Amino acid sequence: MNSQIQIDVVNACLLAGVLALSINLLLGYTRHISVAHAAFAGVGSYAATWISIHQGLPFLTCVAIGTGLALVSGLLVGLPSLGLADEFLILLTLCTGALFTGVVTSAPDLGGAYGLLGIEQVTVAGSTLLRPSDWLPYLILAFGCVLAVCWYLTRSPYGRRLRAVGDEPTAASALGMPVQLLRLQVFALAAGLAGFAGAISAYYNQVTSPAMWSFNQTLLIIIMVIVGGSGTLAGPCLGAVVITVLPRALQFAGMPPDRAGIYSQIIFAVLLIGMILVRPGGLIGRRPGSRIVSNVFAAAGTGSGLSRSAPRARALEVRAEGLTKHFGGVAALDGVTIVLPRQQISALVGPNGAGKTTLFNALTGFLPVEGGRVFIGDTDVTMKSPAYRARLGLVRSFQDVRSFATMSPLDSVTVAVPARRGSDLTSGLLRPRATRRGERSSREAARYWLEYVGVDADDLRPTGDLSFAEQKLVALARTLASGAEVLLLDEPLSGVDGRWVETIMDLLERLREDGHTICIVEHSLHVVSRLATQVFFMEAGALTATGTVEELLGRPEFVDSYFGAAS
Ligand SMILES: Nc1ncnc2c1ncn2[C@@H]1O[C@H](COP(=O)(O)OP(=O)(O)OP(=O)(O)O)[C@@H](O)[C@H]1O
Repeated sequence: MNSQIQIDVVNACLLAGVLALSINLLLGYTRHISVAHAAFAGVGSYAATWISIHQGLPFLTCVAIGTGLALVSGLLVGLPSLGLADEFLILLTLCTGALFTGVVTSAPDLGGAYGLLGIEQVTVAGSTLLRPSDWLPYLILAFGCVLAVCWYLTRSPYGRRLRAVGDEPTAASALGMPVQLLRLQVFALAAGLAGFAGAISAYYNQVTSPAMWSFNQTLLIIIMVIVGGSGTLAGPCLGAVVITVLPRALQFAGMPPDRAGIYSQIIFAVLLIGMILVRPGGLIGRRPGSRIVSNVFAAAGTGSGLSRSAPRARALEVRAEGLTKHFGGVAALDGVTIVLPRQQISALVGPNGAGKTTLFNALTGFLPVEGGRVFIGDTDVTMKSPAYRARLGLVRSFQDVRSFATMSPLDSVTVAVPARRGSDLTSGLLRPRATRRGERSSREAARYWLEYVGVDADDLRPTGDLSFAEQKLVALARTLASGAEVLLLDEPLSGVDGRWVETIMDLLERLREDGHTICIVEHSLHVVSRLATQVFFMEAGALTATGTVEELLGRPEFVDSYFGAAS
């Protein structure tokens, strides 16, 4: 076989690798999907080609403009997609891809279905890049640059936040992370990197056409990531090689190109279904029980967290006035007014459907209310997001724990430490020393809180592999690491096996002694009477009684009505 043909295959793998790495930022990290990825590459490709032909600008300028336009397109599509459910995001990006194909096929200036030819040849140091072997070092360089960007993004404190958003967006938001902003940044960045690959590909192939950037191409890029293993760097690269080489290998084996194309499609489909069923993590994906490598800035951040002194929480007041919320005809909150007793443990109890979780959701901003106001200290936060309220010190936990399942306990807690230098998109690159310092103190804080709750900070298993009780403790540690002063804990003991119950109750008492304000939703009379100094009874969306445990336990009708069998 001609060596130029072999090198051409290598070059195609490198370009496909860039596309796979870029969409992997979405699929593997923030875990949202775009089926317009090839269209973003097409924007870069068409833009670079058109500018080169009509303006005669040099190669690097055209590539930069193509990349920039793809990035802006990503922003434009990403903005309206914020907060959309996955199925609508798929529909939106599907329409974006169809729109792109429609526009480039119908615009007379863009060459119709045949595409655009005539882009200038690239000349480097006086010699023109004509053969695949001429291109090889530059494509390796381009691939290396994108790999370095993705490596930095995914191994930095910023990348850890992306992983948290991908694992559990609601929990990330409850801890104060700007989930939608992070998603938008990554969506635009992935589109920009795709545009970069598209622009270079136009120069390399000397053509760009609608077929090169169709929905089928997006599907192939997604298959590369799923087959190789999303959420890793090696996985998408391996997937790119497999998917690029296979159809060419069939041709080299003597199969006519049209039949090789059809057989490849069948093989890809079988491969995709097989991987999803048998090895959903991909060829190089994380296996259950595997240990996690921490991020690149973490080396300087080891050591005991216990060198810190126990932080004393402020006596932050949280109060709500006249909260109302209806679901259809059901009044889930019916004019609830409540002041959480400061630096005490209070309990919210009541029968199923009384409105306890709804009240937690309303206080923390996960549910917009129809009436009433919520205050943290003197600040009216009624219209503020959960992340904003978390940054003021009000954080909730969830009944179903919502772990950052793919991250180690230490990373799960470190990511919750309020943003320090290096946790935004660029500062890890521009200010690596400050990032390392920020990382060191974040990790010390995380170690402190893990030791506080009694979880081994050096356990490198993914949090999702820990026992349920340990996951609850890690969730508590991350809540504390976020700087929470007021903790709303939704059934902190539910699902926890007996031997952990006392441990968690001791821990909650210790937190109260350290000045935290805690409100728990709890069904167990034993737990409430041991922990709570004040009990709020809820029924049908209203607070019907408030008092100390002793006062209310002295009234048998409450014991019967609210604790019933649970007691
Ligand atoms: N998203 C929703 N859509 C429709 N109805 C809802 C929704 N969330 C809560 N409700 C209804 O609002 C009422 C209060 O529910 P909520 O979950 O707050 O009660 P709860 O006291 O926390 O119950 P439990 O102890 O079972 O968790 C119930 O009637 C419930 O069915």
